[in-house]
Amino acid sequence: MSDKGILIVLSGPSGVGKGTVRKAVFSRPDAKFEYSISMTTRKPREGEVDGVDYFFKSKEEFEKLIEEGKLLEYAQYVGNYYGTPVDYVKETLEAGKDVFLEIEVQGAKQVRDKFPDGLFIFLMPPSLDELRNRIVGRGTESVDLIHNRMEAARKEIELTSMYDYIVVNDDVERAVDKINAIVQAEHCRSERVIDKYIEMLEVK
Ligand SMILES: Nc1nc2c(ncn2[C@@H]2O[C@H](COP(=O)(O)OP(=O)(O)O)[C@@H](O)[C@H]2O)c(=O)[nH]1
Ligand SMILES: Nc1ncnc2c1ncn2[C@@H]1O[C@H](COP(=O)(O)OP(=O)(O)O)[C@@H](O)[C@H]1O
Repeated sequence: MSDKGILIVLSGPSGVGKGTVRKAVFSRPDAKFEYSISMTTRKPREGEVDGVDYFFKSKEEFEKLIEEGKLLEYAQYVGNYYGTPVDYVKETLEAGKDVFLEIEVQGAKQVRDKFPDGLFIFLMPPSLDELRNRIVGRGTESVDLIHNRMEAARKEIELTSMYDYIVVNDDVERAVDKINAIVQAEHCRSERVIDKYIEMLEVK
């Protein structure tokens, strides 16, 4: 059996429910993944805690992390930087634990290049109308920005071929069930491949 963890990347268009589904994944008592806390230059929202929700950084601090190669990936999103700390991810995978990233699509593309063996899951809205309803319902975006988000989402949905799985986020708990089933199947698959390899060596 492989002793390395699996890198799970959950991505998808803005407003599809990535944050909501990720929180639901980790609120299950049997959640077995380690969540990689991202770095961001966005200001903390009410109730957010540094080192729990994000590591909150200044623009200068973040740019230094980029220069020093401390980020596995990073992207700019609505005027702020977001990025994944590379050391945490590598050390946790080496320790045999699965790491869960919830990131936007530009970042997911960068991770695919560096970790082609990762498990890439695209969260899909049930429809574009429902996506618009969710973005409007969240109430964080102006009318202009909503239009931009919808245009961006349309393009992102066309680029799903780099993902291993597409999960439709119709119902949050159902999406969590599907993600858990995908990860479990991935563990069985890698075990089967390794068992087959050992079998082959033993026959020789
Ligand atoms: N590329 C990248 N995106 C991230 C990272 N952390 C969070 N994000 C994404 O950044 C976007 C904005 O997150 P946030 O400011 O918390 O607002 P939200 O829209 O309420 O989730 C979401 O799409 C997250 O998935 C990261 O480390 N890297
Ligand atoms: N399955 C779902 N059904 C209905 N509403 C949802 C569902 N998943 C998320 N939402 C809602 O959609 C909005 C956007 O979700 P959010 O998690 O902020 O998206 P993202 O992190 O992808 O930008 C939120 O108001 C959230 O409550």
